[in-house]
This record gives sequence, structure tokens and C-alpha cells, in this order.
Amino acid sequence: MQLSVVGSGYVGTTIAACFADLGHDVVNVDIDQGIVDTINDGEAPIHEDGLAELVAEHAGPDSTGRLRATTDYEELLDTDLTFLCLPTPANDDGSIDLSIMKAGAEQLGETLAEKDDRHNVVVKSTVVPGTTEDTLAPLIAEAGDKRLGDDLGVGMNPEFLREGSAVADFLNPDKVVLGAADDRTRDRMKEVFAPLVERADEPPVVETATREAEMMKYANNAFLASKISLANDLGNICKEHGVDMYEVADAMGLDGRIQRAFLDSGLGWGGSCFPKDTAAIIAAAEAKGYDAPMLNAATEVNDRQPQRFLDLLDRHVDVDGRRVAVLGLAFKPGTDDIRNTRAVPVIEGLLERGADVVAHDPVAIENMRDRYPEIEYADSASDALNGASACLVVTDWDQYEVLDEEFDEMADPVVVDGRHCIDRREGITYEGLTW
Ligand SMILES: NC(=O)C1=CN([C@@H]2O[C@H](COP(=O)(O)OP(=O)(O)OC[C@H]3O[C@@H](n4cnc5c(N)ncnc54)[C@H](O)[C@@H]3O)[C@@H](O)[C@H]2O)C=CC1
Ligand SMILES: O=C(O)[C@H]1O[C@H](OP(=O)(O)OP(=O)(O)OC[C@H]2O[C@@H](n3ccc(=O)[nH]c3=O)[C@H](O)[C@@H]2O)[C@H](O)[C@@H](O)[C@@H]1O
Repeated sequence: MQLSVVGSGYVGTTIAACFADLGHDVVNVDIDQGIVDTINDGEAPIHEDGLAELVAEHAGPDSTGRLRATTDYEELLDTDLTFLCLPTPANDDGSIDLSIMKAGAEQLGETLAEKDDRHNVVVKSTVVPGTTEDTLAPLIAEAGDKRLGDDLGVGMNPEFLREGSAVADFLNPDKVVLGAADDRTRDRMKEVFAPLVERADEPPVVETATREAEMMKYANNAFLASKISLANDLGNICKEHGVDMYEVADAMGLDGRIQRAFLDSGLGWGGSCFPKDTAAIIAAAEAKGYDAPMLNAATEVNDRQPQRFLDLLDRHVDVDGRRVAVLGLAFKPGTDDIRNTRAVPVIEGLLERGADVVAHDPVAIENMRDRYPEIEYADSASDALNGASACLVVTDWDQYEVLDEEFDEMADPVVVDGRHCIDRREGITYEGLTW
């Protein structure tokens, strides 16, 4: 099939390259000329395992030619179905900011005005229930002078991939959710996903309406974020009682109804999605008069973890005027993404205490340097630890797990671990956040 993907960020580039690999002809439309040029040169504009290989295989010179990118919306006119993969950030009050989606939808509609054949538009971005049919579809239809359901089909297909394993997650999904406003659109969506469903060994395909599809995405993220927060709440109780929450979580996870995944307690959830999506669905609930107490509590627990972490540090060392090593800046290992990383409240707390912060991360230093140009950045964890009076572990990179005699170079070997990453050993004062 001929597909177009509007928005070529984490999700848009990943799905475009994967759909090309599955045999479709795909054009990525983005306003960023740099991203477009990179893809057309056969290179990936973002760092994701396996993505560079897929883009090289399908875009640019000596490729299958099934993937290309453009800034020109007109090029989507030759395609049958368009995925909208534009950002849905949060407003200051946490509610969803649809301005980018609306601008994209209008431009898409104006472009489609030139097309006579029926076109299908599938919203891939995470949007609150009702957005696809109540807000975006009418915008596209009006701008393109189309009749909904007749010459314009509308669907919603939420995405569950994780950063760091985006390609593998997309190609091996636990489920595929196809929300459609009408049967014709759903049938086209099924055609798009047929090669993926076959290659992924027939994962469940949930056929539903657009509102349910939209809510399934928020429910998924809200559940996972709340599961982590519950683990943190229990973990904080464990810490007060001298109990190891990781041992507890391992046992809890043996219950088939609970499962071990997403029970890793510590500094809590960051990233581009859990914080904004939790806030957006709370705001959407409040707009209808419901205050979502569980999700508010999950957020509160999450917001408090960095403070508990710093309190543990305060028990052992006054960092005023002292060198403190922060290990890990990315919101999780495997990515250079620092959006909503827990490193920010931790660094803020250290600066308030007058510490000389020296930070290390294998890939996220350049991103953090823009935000905190005033702190020191070390080329290695070992350099960061050298002469430090405390070490704070913020991201669970594998390379931190094997640190050992590097701690001997610290001025005071106090290690506060927010991610259950470092083994207790002789010669260091070790504090785990929830164990
Ligand atoms: N990042 C992730 O892991 C996941 C994200 N999502 C959701 O997917 C959506 C997209 O997220 P990301 O891919 O992370 O965003 P992103 O910020 O990485 O990429 C968005 C892209 O859209 C482009 N763009 C902006 N305005 C445009 C316009 N008018 N026309 C064409 N292109 C335009 C930008 O230049 C950028 O390349 C969001 O709703 C997000 O919540 C869902 C699942 C996973
Ligand atoms: O909507 C999205 O964008 C995506 O959000 C998350 O994916 P992602 O944010 O990439 O990363 P996760 O692996 O889920 O981690 C999120 C945060 O939770 C933290 N976390 C995760 C697991 C855990 O047990 N404990 C824990 O604190 C991580 O350190 C990280 O800060 C979801 O896992 C994806 O399914 C979803 O598609």
C-alpha cells in the first residue's frame, strides 16, 4: 500500500521505516528540512536500536526506495492512508495541547482538497478521548471539503512502543488496536497491518471505535505509571522498616495476576510520555467533573521520590562546597532523551545545597549541557567519582552496575542509589532508595 506519515520524530520515523520493511511504500512528511534530508540520505534522524539499518535499507542511495521523506504535503496525495504522528505536548495546567495536531490536520485537509479519491487518516499520536472524531476529523473535512465516512475515512491507532526499543516493540507488539469511525476505514487499517500481524506471529488485533482506542492508550500508560508508583509507595514503607522492596517485588511478580514488570522501585517515572499522558488524562477527567484520585496519588508519589532520595543523602553528608557525582542523566537507559528525567530535580536539589555537581551519562551529556551549562561533565563514571564526597545513581545504565574499585577514588564513599544499580560492597556507605 502507499502510506504517508505526517511527523517524523520518534514514532513517525520508526513506523515509516518499519512499514517500508513490511513491504509498503512510505513517504514521511515533516516540517524539519534536516530530518527530511537525513532520511533521504539513508540515515536515521534519531538514535534507536535497529533503525539506522532499516532506514539505510529502504531510503537513500542503493536502497529498496520504499521509504522517502519530504517537507511537501502534496506528496501524500499519491498515498491511500496517512498516519498523523505529531506531538501532543502538555499545556501549563497539564491538559493536552492540540495546537500542533490541529495545524497539521488543517494542512492535511487543505492538501486533500486536491484529491478526488477517498483518503484515510489515522491518528497515531496520543490524544484524549473524542479528539479524533470531534476535533481533528471535522478540521480535515472542512479544510478539504470532504464528506466524513464517504470520501474521508478516519481512524485511531494508538502506539505502545518504548523509546530505546522502538523498532523491536513496533514489530513485535503485544496487541494492535484499530479504532475506526467506519468499516471501510477499519478494513484499510487491517490491510496496512496485515504484514505486521503475520510477521509478528499473530498478536491480538483489537477492533474498536476511535474513542475507545484513544482511551486504551491512556489506560495503558496510566496503569504502568501507577504500578511503578505503587511499587514506590510500598518501597518507601519497606525502607522505613529495613525491608528490601526488590525482594518483595520479585515475590509479588510471581503472582500471575501481578507480574514482575514495572515493579522496579526507585526514583520514579520520567520521559516524554508517562508524565504528560497522566497529566492529560487527569485534566480531561477534571474537565468532565471527575477528580481521578488514583492517578493524582500516583503523580504525587512520583513527584516526591527525588526529595526522599536527597533526604537520604542529607543523612550522610553535607554537600555544601563539596564535589558530588551524578551518574545518569537520561530518563532511562538506552536513550539520550532527558525529557522529564529525574536527574533534573536531583541536580536542582544539589545546586540548592551548594554542591559542586559533576555529572556523567554515556549519551545524554550534550542534551543536559544545554540545560545546565554551569555544572561539570565527566567523560567517564570513574572521572566523575574521583574526589567526590557522594555519588547519586539516577539512571540504571549497565556500565554503572560493574563499577567497583572506582569508588575507592572518592573523597567520601557515600553512594545513594536511586535505581538498584550498585551492589553493596565493603568500603562504601551505601543507601538504596527503597531497599
Ligand atoms: N516517543 C514515544 O516513545 C511515543 C510517543 N507517542 C505519541 O506519539 C506522538 C508523537 O510523539 P514523538 O514521535 O515522540 O514526537 P517527536 O517530537 O519526536 O516528533 C514529532 C515530529 O513532528 C514534526 N512536526 C511538527 N509539526 C509538524 C507539522 N505541522 N507537519 C509535519 N511535521 C511536523 C516535528 O518536526 C517532529 O519531527 C505523541 O502524541 C506521543 O505522545 C506514543 C507512543 C510512544
Ligand atoms: O506512550 C509512550 O510514549 C510510551 O511510554 C512508555 O515508554 P517509555 O516512556 O519510552 O519508557 P518506559 O520503559 O516505560 O519507562 C518510563 C519511565 O518509567 C521508569 N520505570 C520503568 C519501569 C519500572 O519498573 N520502574 C521505573 O521507574 C523508567 O526509568 C522511565 O523513567 C511505555 O512503556 C510505552 O508503552 C509507551 O508507548
